[in-house]
Amino acid sequence: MKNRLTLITGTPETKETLHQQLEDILGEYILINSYAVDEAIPERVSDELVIFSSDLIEKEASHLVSNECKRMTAKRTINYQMINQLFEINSGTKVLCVNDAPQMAQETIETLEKIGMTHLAYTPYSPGKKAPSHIKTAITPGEARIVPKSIDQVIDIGVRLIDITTLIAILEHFHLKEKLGWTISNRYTGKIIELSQRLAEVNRQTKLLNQHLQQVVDGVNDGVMAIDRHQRVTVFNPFIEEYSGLSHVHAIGKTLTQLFKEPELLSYMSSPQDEGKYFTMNGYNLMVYRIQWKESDNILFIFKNTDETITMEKAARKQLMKTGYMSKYSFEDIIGKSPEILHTKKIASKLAKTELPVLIQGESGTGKELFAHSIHNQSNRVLEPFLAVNFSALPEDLLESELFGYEEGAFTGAKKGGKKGLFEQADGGTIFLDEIGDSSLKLQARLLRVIQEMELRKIGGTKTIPINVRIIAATNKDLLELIEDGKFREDLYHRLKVLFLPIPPLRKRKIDIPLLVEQFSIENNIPEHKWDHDLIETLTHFNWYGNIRELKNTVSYLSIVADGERITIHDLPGKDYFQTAKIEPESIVDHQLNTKVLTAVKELNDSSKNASRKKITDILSNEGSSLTEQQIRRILENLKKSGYVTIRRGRSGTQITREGVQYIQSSIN
Ligand SMILES: Nc1ncnc2c1ncn2[C@@H]1O[C@H](COP(=O)(O)OP(=O)(O)OP(=O)(O)O)[C@@H](O)[C@H]1O
Repeated sequence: MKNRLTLITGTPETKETLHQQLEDILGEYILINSYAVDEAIPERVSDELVIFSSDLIEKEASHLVSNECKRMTAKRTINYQMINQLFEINSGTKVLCVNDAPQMAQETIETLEKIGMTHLAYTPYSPGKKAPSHIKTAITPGEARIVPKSIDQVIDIGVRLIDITTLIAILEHFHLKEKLGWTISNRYTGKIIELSQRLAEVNRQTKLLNQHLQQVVDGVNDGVMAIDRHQRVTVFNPFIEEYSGLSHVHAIGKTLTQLFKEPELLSYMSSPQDEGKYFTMNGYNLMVYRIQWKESDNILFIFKNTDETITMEKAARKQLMKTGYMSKYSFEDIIGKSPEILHTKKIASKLAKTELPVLIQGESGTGKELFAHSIHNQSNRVLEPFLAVNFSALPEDLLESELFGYEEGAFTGAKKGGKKGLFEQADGGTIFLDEIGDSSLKLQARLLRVIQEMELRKIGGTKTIPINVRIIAATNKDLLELIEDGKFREDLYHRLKVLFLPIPPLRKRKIDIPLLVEQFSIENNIPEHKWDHDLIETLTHFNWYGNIRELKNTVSYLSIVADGERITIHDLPGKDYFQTAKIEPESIVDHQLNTKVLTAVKELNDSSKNASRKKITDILSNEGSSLTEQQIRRILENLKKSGYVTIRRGRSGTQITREGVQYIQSSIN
């Protein structure tokens, strides 16, 4: 007669699995009956040996088992074949370990840890307990139905199996150990060896990865430190060793308060921060950043040496300098203490911080290019290229290919392989369009398209290339006048003049002249004592229609020609050397128009009426002349420049001056 054994489990699932396990191993020699407490159990179980699947089940079903039976509570272990899935979970992940009773959940965790599954952070869970909402992965040995709803990923490692010691105890009970023990334990250890090999491989991989990460962290040019959820240091690279004066051997495993004494630094490191903060540590100027990830309790600190950052920026600028595409001046190079120049510099440095186009307007030699460089220098694009193109210096076709580039074979003489245009080369940086008033209408149309679309097509090309360039344009011409004359596109004007920077002429800020002379003397190696006081006075009162460039050239001239002890007014070049006020010779037509407009202004002034452009237009049209209001505006502007009228806003409007009255009288005579 065959030996008999009864297995009693809690759920039918456990019954199925354990029955199958026993059947596979012992079925040939032992008849196995199985019951689940959750299903029906006979009133009296009287097989020779009764195996309970756990202590709990033993307590629950013990009264149903006859006293003559031998009882055994199975020791259970993880089903090794199902364990592979756990290796897929990232190391350090928090997981819920779900089982139907607190003790069972705890037991499962202990078993998992015992077999080496220590890469996960387990929290026990059984029904009736509140599941922590931040844990999104659950592991359960066959109890998936009781996993809480807050879990996103359930890993069922299957019903725990009866372990080898219990199997051997069963064999012993039926005196089968001699016969079967060897085969069974072999089969069993085979599985364990397979698992340990797998674990060893995973450990080896983890070790390699850690080594690699350590090399990466050590190679980073900043101080890197990390702490774990217990606030203990886990990473401490060589740079932070240098800044803090602590060795990593000493630092690893310590808390922040054990390592750092500075209260402000400790308080910064202990609370969530959006921005970095500046600290000095052992003479190092450091910017400290705190980085914390939502899903992890680890916190990373980066310590950046600000002195090195500045050195790196300098190196980057050096590289740019080599390419020649770099801004050479900054606001400090713009000399002057007059309220006019200080105000202009203040406005310009505000404009620098935006990404918008700027139009700089000023007479020739006032320093427009200097301002363009300085704006780029103070912008966020400072480490990117700055390219300047002068529209008065090159012929139209050449300008077009310089600006937009061309494809190979676009025209005869085109370089092999084509050419990148300045817009493309300035990508990420700034392009300075100098003397934009001198650009042709054809070029303006093309420029407008590029500025509007922020993409360009090379000459002879079909592809559009996106560009990211800030535009600064400069002009010494009155673009509005050019628009009226049909020489400049109004739409382009509005695109360029999003921000506007007028530069005052030197004659409007004469107190800057001695300072500029001093600077240019240094540049020309003229010792200060050589300057005659009267000469400085003369230079300061001169009108300098050629502005700073003219003053600079004059100082250079003096440095060469003056060979006496002192430089005096006698060393100055003749009158023809200097630029004069720009009063264009008046044509007969202009003279007639000027006289007409001045007469109308006088008539309105004499009758105490407001001499507005509209009233002047009306008077002239009554006299049969067909001038538009725009044309009258221009004539009035010229008359103002020549000192024949003054123009004020509001009620006083345009007033004829004494010189204006003389002008009318001279034309009558
Ligand atoms: N405030 C200043 N301080 C020192 N140097 C200046 C200043 N303004 C202009 N300069 C010098 O004067 C010269 C002319 O300046 P810049 O070329 O910038 O003038 P610009 O207005 O662009 O002239 P243009 O309209 O003729 O192109 C340059 O050598 C510049 O370095």
